[in-house]
Amino acid sequence: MILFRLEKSPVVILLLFSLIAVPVMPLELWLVKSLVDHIQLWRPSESIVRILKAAANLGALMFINNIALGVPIPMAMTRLMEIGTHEEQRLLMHHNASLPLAIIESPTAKNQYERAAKVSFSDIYSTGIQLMQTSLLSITLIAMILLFGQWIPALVVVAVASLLWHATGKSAESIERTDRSQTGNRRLLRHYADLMTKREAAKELRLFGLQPLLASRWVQLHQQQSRETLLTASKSEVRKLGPSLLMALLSGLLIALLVLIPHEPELSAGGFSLLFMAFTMLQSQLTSLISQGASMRTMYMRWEDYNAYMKQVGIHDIRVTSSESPAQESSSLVAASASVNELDLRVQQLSFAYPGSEKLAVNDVSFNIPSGCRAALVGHNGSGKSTLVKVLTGLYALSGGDVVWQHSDGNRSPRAERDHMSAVFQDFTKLAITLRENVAISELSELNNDSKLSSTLQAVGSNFTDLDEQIGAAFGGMEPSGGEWQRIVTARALLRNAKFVFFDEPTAALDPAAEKQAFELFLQVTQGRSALMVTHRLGAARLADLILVMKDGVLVESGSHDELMQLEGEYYQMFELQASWYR
Ligand SMILES: Nc1ncnc2c1ncn2[C@@H]1O[C@H](COP(=O)(O)OP(=O)(O)OP(=O)(O)O)[C@@H](O)[C@H]1O
Repeated sequence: MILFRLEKSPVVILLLFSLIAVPVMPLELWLVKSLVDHIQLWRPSESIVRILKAAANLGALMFINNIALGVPIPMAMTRLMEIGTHEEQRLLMHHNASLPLAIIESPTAKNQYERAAKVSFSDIYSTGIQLMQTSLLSITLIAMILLFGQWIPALVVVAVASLLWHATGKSAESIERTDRSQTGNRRLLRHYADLMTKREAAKELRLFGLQPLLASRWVQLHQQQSRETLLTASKSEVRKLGPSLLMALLSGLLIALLVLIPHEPELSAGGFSLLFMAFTMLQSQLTSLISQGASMRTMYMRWEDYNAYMKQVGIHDIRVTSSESPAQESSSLVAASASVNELDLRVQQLSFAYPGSEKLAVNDVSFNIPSGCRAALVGHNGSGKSTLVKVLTGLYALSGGDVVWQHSDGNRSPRAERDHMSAVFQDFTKLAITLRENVAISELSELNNDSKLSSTLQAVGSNFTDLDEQIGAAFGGMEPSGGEWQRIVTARALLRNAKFVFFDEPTAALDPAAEKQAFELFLQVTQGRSALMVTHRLGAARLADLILVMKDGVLVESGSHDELMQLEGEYYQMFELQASWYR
């Protein structure tokens, strides 16, 4: 029990006070009966003390019900809602962080996340408690009614309530099924709304006058959703109509039934009041029971979706395929003259396909990057370069083959430990925090090491000096340009003293002079480390020790610039094409 594990008292208080509240209502009925009987039998010559006593008892019970029980229950529910919401979000975020990137990116997982986020632990618990309380109360009321021999009306009420329970439950399920089927479109609606309201899309939206088009799509989709919801809701209401009408009719009929059915012995006025109130309360309790049951069915469907999402295999549970275990390692793989800090990357027949796609984005790729080698990864758009980097950094689980990180001490692992690598991604994260934090997030132990932070920023050519400057115009800070951002994130990657550095097109937003400088810097700052740099600028790639050429997910060529030029293959053609721009 998740909530109980988090905080016991509100869970116990809600259960305890809800149970205590069960006998209060029947007791109240009994006291009303006794009060009415006393009033009926009272003669002006008698003292009214007995009537006053009965009234006082009733008043005391009402006080207990409203104050003593009325306060702790809502307080406990409020607390449960707070801790429940916090825990739901924490668990979802934690699980999301452990999922392979390829799963998070898939639309199915996005829909599942959306559904999972609808679950409410506190609602499930409090509705369960209410359901239990209402059931117990209804049973007690039925028992009281049976005590007066009124089994026929009791049977009628229960039978009609069962019909309504069934119809309402089915309606709740079909409404929730519609909601579930609309999840993807709801995300799309939000996407349209984001495009129309967020800064990122504002430039093109205004320039190309896209607002009316998006607005009309949003309206159409919204209307379609509303129509579907309305249709399901009306079908549900029609389904409930018969039992609901019967239930409503019963209210009137009950009085007639109570009067008409012969009573043995004769009913007192108090007895009649008790029976009448018991029936009215039973009806209202059964109505609550029905709606609580329907809510419970809705919650159960959300709970199923939540579990389906949480059961997805996290990245730490994925077995990375490995053709050889460390024990079987061939001694030839151990670098003979490797120093303790060295780390070789060996990629063997690596394949990767995005979930739901038959096509391999990376297809049977093999290469080695020995320790200290700075390699460039080149190829046309969509050839699989970024995907390969994401697989090598462990963000995507590979579909086939092997990635082996070979340490100089002979240890091999199918995944480099986080500390061993660093990366600058194409779509790096711009954080609205201080410059200092933006750089130091890769190595938090250096957060207050001003000289190291400043020298790293300087090393990548950044002109920013105020480490405590807030970044991000949206929060009142300064807004670095594209190239300035790239320097910040390059500094971020280099601050970590990693043995292997990945650069996925980090110079794309730099001007030509800055790009040359950045690449020279890249070679300089990665000295003694291994690196893989994705680039479209072949003038930069030629400076690398090794060039890997990708085409349609396949590694088609590899070697030094001179070797590849001599081959006169893919690289040669790309290089000649780029060189012709400058001739
Ligand atoms: N999240 C994704 N889901 C499905 N397919 C994807 C995804 N990301 C990329 N792809 C596909 O995988 C293939 C390789 O894409 P990738 O981004 O790795 O190419 P790239 O060589 O880095 O391209 P570019 O030079 O344009 O950055 C492309 O066909 C692309 O459409």
